[in-house]
Amino acid sequence: MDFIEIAHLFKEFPNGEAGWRPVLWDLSLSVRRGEFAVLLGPSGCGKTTLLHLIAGLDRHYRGSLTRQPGRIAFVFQEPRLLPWLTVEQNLRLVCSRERPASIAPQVESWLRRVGLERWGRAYPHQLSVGMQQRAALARAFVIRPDLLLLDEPFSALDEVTAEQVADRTLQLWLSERPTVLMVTHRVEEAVFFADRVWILTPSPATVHARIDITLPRPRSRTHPEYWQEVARVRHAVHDACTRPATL
Ligand SMILES: Nc1ncnc2c1ncn2[C@@H]1O[C@H](COP(=O)(O)OP(=O)(O)OP(=O)(O)O)[C@@H](O)[C@H]1O
Repeated sequence: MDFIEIAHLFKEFPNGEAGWRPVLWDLSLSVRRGEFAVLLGPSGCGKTTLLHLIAGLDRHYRGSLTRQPGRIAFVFQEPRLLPWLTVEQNLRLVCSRERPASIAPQVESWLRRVGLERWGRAYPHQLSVGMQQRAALARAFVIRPDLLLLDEPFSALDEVTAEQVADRTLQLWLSERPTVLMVTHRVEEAVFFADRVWILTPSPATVHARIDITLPRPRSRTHPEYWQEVARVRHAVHDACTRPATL
């Protein structure tokens, strides 16, 4: 059985006098344990909504959605650190299930792994956004998640910083191997990370295509084969966006 299995999922939001607004429409996909899966779709198509359903933050849907039990961590577009706590305290806060004696070394180790070992006592506002996002990654990994949900985690960063944080994220994933489902609308990012890319249509979203990426990792962003894959995925995205509407 796959880690996440979704079949014929429908999600609608109330839409005032117009009744209901469909956001996800007959959507089916699966994510295997330990894989890095990417959801790629245009802005507003329903990607975040789908992550919320998978995380159990919203239980109003029709269809079938099953997920293996385990710890879930979420990284959002913005770091969302608690501003009144230090970086270290932000990490400690999510470690409530750990044995007290192991929390300090774990927090220290994860801050080191994201290159923030000297910033544990700083407050979020004293860090750049890129550093804050690395702290958010450490906060996600410190609980040893079985499932990591990433919602456009690099999109608030400039291009160079985004690539640096992406490289760091890849290293952490390769060493820990949680199942990952990442949302993005950047094709290059999808090809850099994914074992499998699920391409969604514009709203209401359904799966347009599934593309397996088999390039070895780490993937060089300057390699011709990388750009061939980018072109292949981009072509499918273009197809998804120009096909007749689902409804
Ligand atoms: N709680 C809600 N109530 C009503 N409508 C909602 C709610 N949450 C999301 N929507 C609508 O559902 C649609 C999909 O939103 P969602 O945030 O899932 O898209 P997205 O693909 O993640 O977008 P983006 O890439 O811009 O972040 C949008 O039109 C949004 O306005």
